[in-house]
Amino acid sequence: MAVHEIRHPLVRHKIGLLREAGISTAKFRQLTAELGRLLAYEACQDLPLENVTIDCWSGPVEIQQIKGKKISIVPILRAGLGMMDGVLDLIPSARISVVGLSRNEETLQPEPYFEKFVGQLDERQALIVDPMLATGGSMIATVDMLKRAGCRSIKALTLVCAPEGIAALQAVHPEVDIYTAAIDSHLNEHGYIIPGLGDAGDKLFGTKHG
Ligand SMILES: O=P(O)(O)OC[C@H]1O[C@H](OP(=O)(O)OP(=O)(O)O)[C@H](O)[C@@H]1O
Ligand SMILES: O=c1cc[nH]c(=O)[nH]1
Ligand SMILES: [Mg+2]
Repeated sequence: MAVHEIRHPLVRHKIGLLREAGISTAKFRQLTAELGRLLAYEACQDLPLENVTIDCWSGPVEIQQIKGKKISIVPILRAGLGMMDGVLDLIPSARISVVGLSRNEETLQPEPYFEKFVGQLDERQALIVDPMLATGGSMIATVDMLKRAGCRSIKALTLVCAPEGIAALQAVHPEVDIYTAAIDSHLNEHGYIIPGLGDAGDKLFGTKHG
C-alpha cells in the first residue's frame, strides 16, 4: 500500500487553517470540500488514458480520454459528505455509493447503518472519502463492504490520518492506496487524532459546539 501525504502548498495551507479552534461551520465545510478537490486531483494521477479520434471544428483530431474503469465516489456518512462535493467538482459524472457507519464512542468499533452501492462495482475505481482515519476501523469496514460487492480497485482519500489507522488498514487491505493531507502524531485515549481536527462530523454538521 502506498501512502501519499500531499505536500502541495495549497494543501498544506488549507489543512493548517482547518485545525484552528473555534473555526466556523461554514469555513470548515468550505475547506473540507476544497481539500477533497485537491486530493481527488492527486488520486486521479494514474488513471489510464486512451487515444480517440473526434470531429474537431478543423476536422478529425486525436484526443485523449480516461479509459476503462469509471469512478464511484464512496462517502462514509456523515463526515465523508463534506469532501464529496469537492471530488464531484472534478469528476461530475461519477456515480456515488454511500456507506453509513457510526463509531461507537466506547468500543471505537464502527457500527454500520446504511449501504447503497451503484452497479458494476467490479468495473469501477472506488474513491472512498472520509476526513478522518483514526483507528482505521471505519475505513477497513468500508473496504470490506466494497470488496463483498465485487469492487477490486479502491483508493482512500482522507484529510488526516493517525499512524495507528494507516498500519491497521495496511495489515488488512495492503493494496488500498491512501491520499491524505496530513499524517498526524497519534491517537489519544478516546481514539481522537492528535493534533487532528476534533470531531469532523460534528464540525461539518454543526451538531456540537466548541
Ligand atoms: O478510524 P476510526 O477510528 O473508525 O474513526 C474515524 C471515523 O470516525 C468519524 O466518523 P463518526 O463515526 O464520528 O461518524 P460521523 O461522521 O457521523 O460523525 C470519521 O468521520 C470516520 O468515519
Ligand atoms: O479525531 C477524530 C477521530 C474520529 N473521528 C473524528 O471526527 N475525529
Ligand atoms: Mg463524528
